[in-house]
Amino acid sequence: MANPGEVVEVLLPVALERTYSYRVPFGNTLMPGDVVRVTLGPREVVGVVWDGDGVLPASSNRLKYVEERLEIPPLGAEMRRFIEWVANWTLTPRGMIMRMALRAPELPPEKQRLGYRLGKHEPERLTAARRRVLDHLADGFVHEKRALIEATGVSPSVVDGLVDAGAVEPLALPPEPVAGTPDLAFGSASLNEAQALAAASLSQAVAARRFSAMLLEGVTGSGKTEVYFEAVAEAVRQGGQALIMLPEIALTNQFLDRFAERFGVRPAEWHSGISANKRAKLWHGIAKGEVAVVAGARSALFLPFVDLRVIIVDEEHDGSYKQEDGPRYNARDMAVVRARLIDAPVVLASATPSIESRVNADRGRYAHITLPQRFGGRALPSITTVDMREGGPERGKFIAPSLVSAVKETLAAGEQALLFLNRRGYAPLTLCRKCGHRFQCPNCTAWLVEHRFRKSLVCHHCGHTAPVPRHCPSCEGEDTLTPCGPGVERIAEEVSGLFPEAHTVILSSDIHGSAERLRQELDTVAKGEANLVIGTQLVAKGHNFPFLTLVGVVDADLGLGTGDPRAAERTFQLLGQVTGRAGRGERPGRALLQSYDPSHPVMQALVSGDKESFYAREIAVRAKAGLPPYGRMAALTISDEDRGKAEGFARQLVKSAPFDVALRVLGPAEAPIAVIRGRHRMRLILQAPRDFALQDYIRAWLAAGPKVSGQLAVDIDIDPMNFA
Ligand SMILES: Nc1ncnc2c1ncn2[C@@H]1O[C@H](COP(=O)(O)OP(=O)(O)OP(=O)(O)O)[C@@H](O)[C@H]1O
Ligand SMILES: [Zn+2]
Repeated sequence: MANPGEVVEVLLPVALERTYSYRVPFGNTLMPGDVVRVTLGPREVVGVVWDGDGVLPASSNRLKYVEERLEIPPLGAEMRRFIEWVANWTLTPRGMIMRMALRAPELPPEKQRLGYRLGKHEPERLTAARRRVLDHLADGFVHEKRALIEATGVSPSVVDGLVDAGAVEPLALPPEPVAGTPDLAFGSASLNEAQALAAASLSQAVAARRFSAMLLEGVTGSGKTEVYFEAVAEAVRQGGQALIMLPEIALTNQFLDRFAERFGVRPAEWHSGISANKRAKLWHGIAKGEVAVVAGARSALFLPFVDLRVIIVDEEHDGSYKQEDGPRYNARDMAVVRARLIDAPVVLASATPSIESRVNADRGRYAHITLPQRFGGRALPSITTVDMREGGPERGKFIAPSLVSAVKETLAAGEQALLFLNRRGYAPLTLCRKCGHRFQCPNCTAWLVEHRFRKSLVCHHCGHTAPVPRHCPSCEGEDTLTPCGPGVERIAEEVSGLFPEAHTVILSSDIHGSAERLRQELDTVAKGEANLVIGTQLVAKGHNFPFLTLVGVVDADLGLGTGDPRAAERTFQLLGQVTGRAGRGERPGRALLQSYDPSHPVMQALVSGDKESFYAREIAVRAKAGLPPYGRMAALTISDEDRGKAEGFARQLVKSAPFDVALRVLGPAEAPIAVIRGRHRMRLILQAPRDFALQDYIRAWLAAGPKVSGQLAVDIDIDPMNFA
């Protein structure tokens, strides 16, 4: 504890490693973790008193005082250690990580809620409106003002008049709780034997109150959610908190409803779609231990839980857990770190785990809990390939005849079909038939994607938008522009010609405008109101569409051959997930994969259902090549508006790399997308053995390397997932 006049170290949300010294103001004491307002040069900033020895620096007589301590729950020691850990791992200045943990604005003033109940006096004058209010209050309960007015349809002045007459009594209500309290006995699930066993392991781990990591691997539709709900229940039973992380949480009404079926209330939600006010209230509620269960996106990992007893990472293999801008962290890996720091279990759930997690399970570092069967005796979908070299559609079409008949049969049987293509827009490339002109983004090395709904050409990297011209800008040809290749909008067009009677919906992140609209569309699919669904990867994730019996993958080869070391793994996961949407209800499901390479190991693994040999192969490839998790990787991207500067810096950097036999530096090479937003990008890839202290190496290297100046930037990505 630091007393008035003494010095504290304060970590500020700036991109510098150091802390700043301030004096404790009179009448105050400060502790590490306290949130304070200080001045930094001309600015006022909010920072956190950090752990430090508080030794007076030489220039201490000129130190400024802390302006004030904010009425915000302090960041606990565990949270501060977690921040240090993430900063250290991702090579990000600590203050920038701390900023993520303080993303709650100050608490808005609580609006006073007014309630009313029946008063002691009969009013002298009794109008119909007054009568309605009194009747409504006759139950003897307290009613909130807004609810009372809504239910009776009277104007507020009617109620005020009754108050003046003493017929209605006003009283102040306590503030509304920010999240409901889960009721553990509300809807306990009857688990099958495998589920019950798995749930018991998870609950025991929670009860043990020690760190452990568990891989919950269950086939699609096996009921992993029901199982991990029991771990959540155990945490809440003990009076603790639970965090459930989900990709695309903003889209999953269904998940929230299932939670409510089990626990009587929806969990608190944490993602970018939640209003600032609500977020502030939640942040405080979580810091005070009043919020028991949070379901959130990756940023929920930085919430100030005070008694977190379990972390669940659903769809743990999902690429969206990796944050690709700002601090590049993998929320799944950092969830394991946070669990270790707080000595609590973490559950990684997936039907198609990441190779990393599978290897950890094989090595015995993670417990491996499996659900080998679908719930309720349902079968996994039968999967076949459509060989596009022989059985493909006519030119300019994308759905093969055999898939067309399968859709026809499905619709005729009153069931639902899904056509999956992981590409937004109408066409990924537009060119001029006459002169060959291609539409490229002026800021990026990327083609412009045509979006017919929005009537524009869009760059998917920088957002640049241009109208679709009538004439070719190069040869002035009229009506010579041709779309090349399909996006979901083009598939929708083809489908409307083939199945004009079908009730079709397109599910793509750019079409519906808001997450709320998209949620509604997903609900219509779940209810079976739409019978033909065309969607990008956002339909693949975790949804339960009980009427869906056919999944057609328009381009199963799409993710392969990208040069990404995880291409096979990712394609297997994505296709495993999307085909796993079929046959989850009463009727059995099937899936057709359109491919130009049906003998590819990924297609073979999906068709045969032999997941184990796929993993064995993929793990062997990684081990042989020293790729993660058998080796470590980092990617450095050097970018500048001036290509020469970026390249020169990258070359100098490579020259200055301290020699180490264990480390390989590949590059510099131009990044696959050589220019983004007008910045030229050079890439270095570092490969090292598993036990190599990669971060320490990079830190020392960059500190001694060429000086970064001007608008040149060096972006560090530890464990890169995205090589574009
Ligand atoms: N014990 C149970 N009692 C009743 N219904 C269950 C039970 N377990 C699972 N279900 C139902 O089975 C379906 C599939 O469950 P769930 O969505 O949890 O599967 P999953 O393993 O998460 O699948 P995926 O990996 O495909 O998302 C859901 O409709 C769920 O309500
Ligand atoms: Zn662009």
